Amino acid sequence: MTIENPRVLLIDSYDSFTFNLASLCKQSIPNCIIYIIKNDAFTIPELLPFLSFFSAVIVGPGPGSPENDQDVGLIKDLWNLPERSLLPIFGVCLGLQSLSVAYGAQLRRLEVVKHGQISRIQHAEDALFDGVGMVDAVRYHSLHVVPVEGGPMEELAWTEDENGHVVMAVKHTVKPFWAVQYHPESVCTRGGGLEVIQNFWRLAQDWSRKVGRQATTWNNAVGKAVGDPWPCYPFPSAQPTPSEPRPTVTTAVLDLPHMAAETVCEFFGVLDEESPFVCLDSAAQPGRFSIIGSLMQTSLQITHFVGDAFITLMQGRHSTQEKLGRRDVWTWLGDFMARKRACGGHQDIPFWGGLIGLLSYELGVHSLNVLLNQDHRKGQHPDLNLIFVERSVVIDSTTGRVFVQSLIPDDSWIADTTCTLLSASQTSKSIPPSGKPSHLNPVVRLPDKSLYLARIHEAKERIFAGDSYELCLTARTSVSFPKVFPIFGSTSWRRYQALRTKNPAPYSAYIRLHPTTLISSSPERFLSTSRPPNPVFHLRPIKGTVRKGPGITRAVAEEALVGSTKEVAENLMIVDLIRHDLHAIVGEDVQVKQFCVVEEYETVWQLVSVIEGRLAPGIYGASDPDSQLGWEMLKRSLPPGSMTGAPKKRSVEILQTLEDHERSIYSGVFGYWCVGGGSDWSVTIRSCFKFEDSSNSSSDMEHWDMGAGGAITALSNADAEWDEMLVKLNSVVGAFTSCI
Ligand SMILES: C=C(O[C@@H]1C=C(C(=O)O)C=C[C@H]1O)C(=O)O
Ligand SMILES: NC(=O)CC[C@H](N)C(=O)O
Repeated sequence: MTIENPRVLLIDSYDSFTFNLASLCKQSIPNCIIYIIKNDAFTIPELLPFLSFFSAVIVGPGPGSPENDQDVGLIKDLWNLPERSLLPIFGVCLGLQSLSVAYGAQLRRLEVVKHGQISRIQHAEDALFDGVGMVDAVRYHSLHVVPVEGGPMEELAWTEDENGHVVMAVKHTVKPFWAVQYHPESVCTRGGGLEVIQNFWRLAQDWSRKVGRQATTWNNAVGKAVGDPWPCYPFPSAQPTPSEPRPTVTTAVLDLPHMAAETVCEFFGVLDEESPFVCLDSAAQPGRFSIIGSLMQTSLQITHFVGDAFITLMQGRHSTQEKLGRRDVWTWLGDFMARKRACGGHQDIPFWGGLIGLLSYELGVHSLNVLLNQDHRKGQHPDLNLIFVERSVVIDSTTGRVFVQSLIPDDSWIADTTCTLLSASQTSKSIPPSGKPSHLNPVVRLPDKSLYLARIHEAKERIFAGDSYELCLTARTSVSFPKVFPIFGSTSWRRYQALRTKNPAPYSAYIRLHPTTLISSSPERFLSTSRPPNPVFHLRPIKGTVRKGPGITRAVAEEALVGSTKEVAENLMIVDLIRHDLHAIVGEDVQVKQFCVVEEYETVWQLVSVIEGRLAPGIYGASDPDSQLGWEMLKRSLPPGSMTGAPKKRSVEILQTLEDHERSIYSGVFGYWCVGGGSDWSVTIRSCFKFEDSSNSSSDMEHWDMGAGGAITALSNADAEWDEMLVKLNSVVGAFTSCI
């Protein structure tokens, strides 16, 4: 008889750290194979025939209430399985609440809600906590249960806090059901994670042995119904690796320590407002490389609107549409970049040529399968706007080297550009004059303060009800100026220079891709992927902001950020969310490289964490997933967790009801996808954008939009959140006018 690997069915109540739990199970249950289903994918009668194939079920956490059928789906019926279908079940948070309520417990709201906070847990040394000493566990809950006395649920662990006595673990005294209220899979849980799942597995095996239960031999029909095991990724149209040799990148390397990105931009025609232009500008640490495209009439611009069944391709004035057919836009992009793969670029730089541009927040919302709020949706401007860059200059601010490179064979442009840059560096070493804040009396339209405060209260109410742990609430501001004559040159470029001077940032950018112009001073990297083979996925979420000012030294900022339960909780929740996004694709190897470190920026101190994921070798079999997988990673992790809150899907749905505008470019991402296979995307914050369309071209005023906001948690103070929003806004608006 062959012994099969244990199969565990994990029930996902919509993206509440589910993949973190999957990873913890994988570490705790030797050789297990994990299948994940949504809680509404089946009804219990539909699921029953499949349960015998599994050794155990894990019921994950989730937003909402165990008393709301839509929140728990099939979970509520798991606790009354017919005797012949009974199997060991372990519940987490919503799972514990659902189990307890099924056996008569009262469900109550916590007086003091706990999200992303650590509590000391006491336990009764039951077998579930065998060998477990002290437990410091992360909690994510607004609700809690009070089991009925003398009922079948036995309390195994608890905590004492401002709420009094709160149940933290239970077991059914007869059936093989165990559950914890805290989150064993959180990165900051100590003591009650791995060990408790290991104990559950031991108890589950003991119970199965005792009752003579053995999982039925696997059968492919079950696999068809429940899907592939985690981690899985379909390659809908993975292209075979091209048989012809890949084109080679040609590069000239110059030693020009004083060459400024702005100088190169001006050589490449940034002042011609009519032409497209892209510059990803590392204007401050930890940014290192600045990437400037030298675009041509024939450069291919790719645009797409959410919901459209086609992609638009433009070369100069010539435009065509290509149907997506059965592909989605991400697969289309993956196929496109697979055809463009090149080799031989300089190994010291991350970009050799490729796509540069921006992706809207709504593109990410659509990828989450959340319906866009049609009342706000204008949909007039592309949600995806990228240009294929064949000629570029990369400046390495650390070594002072400048790389002039082209994807076009025998391109004389390299020699010409090298000469131009060399002579420019000899004649003038100075940076072109920076733009100054406008004296044209801009009109600034701030969000309505009382409405914003009311929205914060609504957000908190949703949090208290258990629907979200954290909501990144934002609002839109607009700035308008009288239009100036072209004689003053490109106004948007001068505005960018003013912003760069006022708020130099690691992920600054000037991107002009008709009809959108983005000027950015973003401090936040979203997702970078190193060049294959063995790509490393790297994310740097920011949560926690303190305004810089007299007396606000690093020590003061650290006290206000690292020393604050509220700020660390905000950051931790996003770290756990991003771990979940990464685990979804890469499988187990996700590490928090930096947790809650204070970093200094021009106008603010920020609390920053760093998370990295690596693909296990051969995880996706023999296919060459490089280009497809990178886009899939982007698709599955947008919108950036730091701009949504957690759990992501429910939080995005709530935010759609709390915000008055589509976010558009704000809260999306901008960056590049290199022909060498690497990519780097930043979060579009501390940025503003304008659209060159009928509304902007027909009036005498030039309009810029920008967004700003912050994480709302149960601990938020509405006035302080309003001030924090203004601090972020000022880092941008202050470049145009005196501060608001
Ligand atoms: C929402 C913004 O920033 C986000 C929210 C932050 C916070 O709540 O501290 C910090 C960085 C960003 O992830 C913004 O800049 O508009
Ligand atoms: N993390 C969870 O599963 C939360 C459960 C429930 N929504 C609560 O807030 O209490």
